[in-house]
Amino acid sequence: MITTVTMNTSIDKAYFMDHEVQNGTVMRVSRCRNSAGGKGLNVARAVKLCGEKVQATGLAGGFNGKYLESLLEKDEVQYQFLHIAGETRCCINILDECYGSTEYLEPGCEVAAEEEDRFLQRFPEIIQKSKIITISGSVPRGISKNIYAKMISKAKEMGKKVILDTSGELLKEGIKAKPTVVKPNQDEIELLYEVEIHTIEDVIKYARKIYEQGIPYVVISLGGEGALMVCEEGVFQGKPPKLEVVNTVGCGDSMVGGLAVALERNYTSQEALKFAVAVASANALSPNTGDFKPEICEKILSEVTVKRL
Ligand SMILES: Nc1ncnc2c1ncn2[C@@H]1O[C@H](COP(=O)(O)OP(=O)(O)O)[C@@H](O)[C@H]1O
Ligand SMILES: O=P(O)(O)OC[C@H]1O[C@](O)(COP(=O)(O)O)[C@@H](O)[C@@H]1O
Repeated sequence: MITTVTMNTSIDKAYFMDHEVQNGTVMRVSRCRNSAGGKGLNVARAVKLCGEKVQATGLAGGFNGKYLESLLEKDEVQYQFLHIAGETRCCINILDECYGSTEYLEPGCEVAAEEEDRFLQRFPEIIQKSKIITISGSVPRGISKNIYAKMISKAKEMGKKVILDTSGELLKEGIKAKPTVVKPNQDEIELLYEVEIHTIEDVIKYARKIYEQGIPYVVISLGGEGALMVCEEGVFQGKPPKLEVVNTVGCGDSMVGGLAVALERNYTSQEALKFAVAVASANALSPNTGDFKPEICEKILSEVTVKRL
């Protein structure tokens, strides 16, 4: 089984606009779709669509927390959240023809130190039956910046494999605990090393730096260019075919889902990269996050190329 951790859960609202967005005016939304969000819940849906057993954990609170759980029930994703006093946030993704996708992400509610401690105490029991743990996204206010490092250490001590997908201080601290996989995108490595990245050689250079800190698989996602993997066998790039994308929100999360499934199935590193690129790119063809048509994913999988760099 795969457990996905989402500390900053969210009701994700996708606003589909028929007209071009004009700032400073009243805009009527043509269609709205709510989904259980926060990166780890997109990961959970992608894993489920791949056909593997998954459970979601993290923090949920208030009316939005209850709504979130009801959305997960519709998605048939099992969950075990710690219920907190604060309210689960909302995140808005505005989709229009002119700008594509514009996201407004709320920071999340304040969480008490005692609630963080309670989650960490329950964590070993929650992940007990899982082989793979994914940890994704931001944390709400009040949560310690080394919480992911603590979870990674505990999960590794219990013999689990861990995939970390986060940014900034949480990523920096998390890397110190040596998760099995990290999946930053280009912006996230720029932030981590305070540099600007212009070439694939730059990407390789910084991915290697992370690898040298004891991370067995470093996967850098590169949008339409696919993803780069640095691992013991070398450096590889997985490239998807050219696609008419519909909504790229949740592509990184779907990639984490694909990587988790690949670890669960003991794929080789090149097979894992190919599979993860296919799942992520299939998500770009769906209007929904952490969603794809399995037959489309199969077709993309046959067209993904993996080459050694
Ligand atoms: N325009 C696109 N065309 C095809 N695949 C895409 C596109 N954008 C994203 N993807 C797929 O999703 C993966 C993750 O996307 P990326 O945007 O890098 O992640 P993140 O959401 O973390 O920023 C890519 O490696 C690729 O497989
Ligand atoms: O947990 P974070 O980092 O604040 O991000 C939350 C939001 O990011 C999203 O996963 C989208 O992120 P991506 O576009 O990077 O895949 C939303 O679904 C979600 O609610």
